[in-house]
Amino acid sequence: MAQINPSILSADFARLAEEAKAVEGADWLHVDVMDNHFVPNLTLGVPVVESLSRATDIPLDCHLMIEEPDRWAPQYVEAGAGSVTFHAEAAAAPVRLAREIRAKGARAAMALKPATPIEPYEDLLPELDMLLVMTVEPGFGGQAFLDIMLPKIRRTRELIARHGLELWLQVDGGVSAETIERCAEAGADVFVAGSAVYGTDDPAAAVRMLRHQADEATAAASWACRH
Ligand SMILES: O=C(CO)[C@H](O)[C@H](O)COP(=O)(O)O
Ligand SMILES: [Co+2]
Repeated sequence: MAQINPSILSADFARLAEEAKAVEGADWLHVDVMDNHFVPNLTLGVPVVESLSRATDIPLDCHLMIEEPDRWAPQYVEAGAGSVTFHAEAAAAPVRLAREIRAKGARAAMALKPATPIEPYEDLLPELDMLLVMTVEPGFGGQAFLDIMLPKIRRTRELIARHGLELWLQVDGGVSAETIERCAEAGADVFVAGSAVYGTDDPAAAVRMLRHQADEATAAASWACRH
């Protein structure tokens, strides 16, 4: 079944515990950590993740858009994150970092900005639990989905299948009722949605609707039949 991870970037930061409750039934809560260096925006850090992990039963999927993830990512695991994603463009030693995240008890994931190809990282895939293909330029919520990323999603799914891996393939940025089916058909199975969930009157219903759409599209997709 498709996993839907609402992004709290589009939530009210003064009411994060309530905003987490508003998406009960979501698979993970996506937490965008930005440092105003790797991306031109600033959000939250370790103490907020620590408090949020105590305030909700939904596991936290921390997307680190920061420099020096080798230094910071382990602290997010200690703060209670169930999954920690570092960017390929920022990590100094991605294999060592992925192993450290896993050794500390979280799922290890790596993200690719739109201009970063997947091919140079093929050998790294067995070290990861999830690969994130960004479908907008990281930094801000509410941007338009980049259709041009669909071939990269397809190629990544092919590589995962070729290596016989159980790796999850996440998409993040502009995922909505209009775009989620295209992502699922291309091979994504974990979907981050910020504005398409928190920008509605009923965020929990939006999660259910997006999951239904993704499941239908996956069932019709050739990559899932071969899986
Ligand atoms: O990582 C991100 C931005 O860098 C966010 O997770 C993403 O943009 C979610 O917001 P939306 O669904 O509104 O695009
Ligand atoms: Co994100």
